[in-house]
Amino acid sequence: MTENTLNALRSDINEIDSELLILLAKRRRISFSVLEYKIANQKPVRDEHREQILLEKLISYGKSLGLDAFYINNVFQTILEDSVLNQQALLQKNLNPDTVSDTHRVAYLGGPGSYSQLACHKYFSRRPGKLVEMGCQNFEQITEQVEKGQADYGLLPIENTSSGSINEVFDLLQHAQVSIIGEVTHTVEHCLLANPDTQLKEIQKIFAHPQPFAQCSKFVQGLGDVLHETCDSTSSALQSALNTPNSAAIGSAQAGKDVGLEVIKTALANQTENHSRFIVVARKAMQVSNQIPTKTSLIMATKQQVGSLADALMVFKQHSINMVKLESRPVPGNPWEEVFYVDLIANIAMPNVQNALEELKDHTQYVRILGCYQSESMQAVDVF
Ligand SMILES: O=C(O)C(=O)C[C@]1(C(=O)O)C=C[C@@H](O)C=C1
Repeated sequence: MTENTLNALRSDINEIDSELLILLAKRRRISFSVLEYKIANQKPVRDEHREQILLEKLISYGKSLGLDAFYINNVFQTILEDSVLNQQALLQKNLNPDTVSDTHRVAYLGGPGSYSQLACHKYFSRRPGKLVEMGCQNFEQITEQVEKGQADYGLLPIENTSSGSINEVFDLLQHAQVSIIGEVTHTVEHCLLANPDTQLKEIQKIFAHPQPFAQCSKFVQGLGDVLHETCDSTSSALQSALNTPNSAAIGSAQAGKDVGLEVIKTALANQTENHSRFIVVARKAMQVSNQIPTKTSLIMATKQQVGSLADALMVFKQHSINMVKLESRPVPGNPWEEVFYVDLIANIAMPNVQNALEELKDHTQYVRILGCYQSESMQAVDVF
């Protein structure tokens, strides 16, 4: 085959890909129109039955075209997730016209190339508007910017599938005058990044934020006596690696490329599935539609009595509320006292949730609602 033929084939592929994009954009516009029907008829945004039928039909048609079922399923699950999350975000925007403006000033940890920036871009890609990014040096600065009204939103990492909960953020939420209004999950792919032409065996020092160090601990320990230096954020780790000979940083491949570092090793995390969940905070709470999956997060201090935690948790069960997270944290200045962070699949506007919260007062010293927000974790329908 000649190079001319190759170029002709590639140009055919380019054309097909552009047509696919035009069709995807058209599909999304139609999906927004379907939302209008759902708003008018008070129907849940997600219709899993419809998704099931759609996927089964597509898999069967795809087979007749020689395309395998897993491939079709993967492609269309991504399309459906995009459709559902975009409809939900638009519904939320319509419901909160005074809170959601067309400019989003967002405070997050680090700067260009940080995982927080990637999560921020993902969250706001479904919320059109002008994005004003405000890189911060620590988590306190993020909540402060929001409290003072200098930022509309703050983005805070709250947990990671490899390294667990981020205690610093839980502790900050005990006192910060902010409300959780959203969440976003980002897949983290840690790579070792170094100046061009650096070999792994030449690395004498690694720069990273404490979280990536924790998530890649097995890889880092395996390097023997290489020095480790913790940094305030992944962006500052990248800058340090850039300016230090025979060093490397842990970060995403894209972040490395943006600053001129090369990937010298991929897949560093202890677990192959490495996802981080971020919360989005704002000064004012948001109203959440009862047509979308919703989480409510709260802090509670139980009474210092036998069984009071068990009694408190029973309240959720009795009101058919699913609890998806429970974390305990010490109270600063009060040794051996604990507060509990709870995530519920619940909308605070629902009467059963209101009743449960009222009843919870009998078993607790105090309860504080941290926020009620759209849940973005979407379980794919199972077609196999
Ligand atoms: O058919 C609908 O009800 C839609 O909202 C469209 C759509 C889709 O994108 O195909 C999106 C969400 C639903 O869960 C099912 C299907």
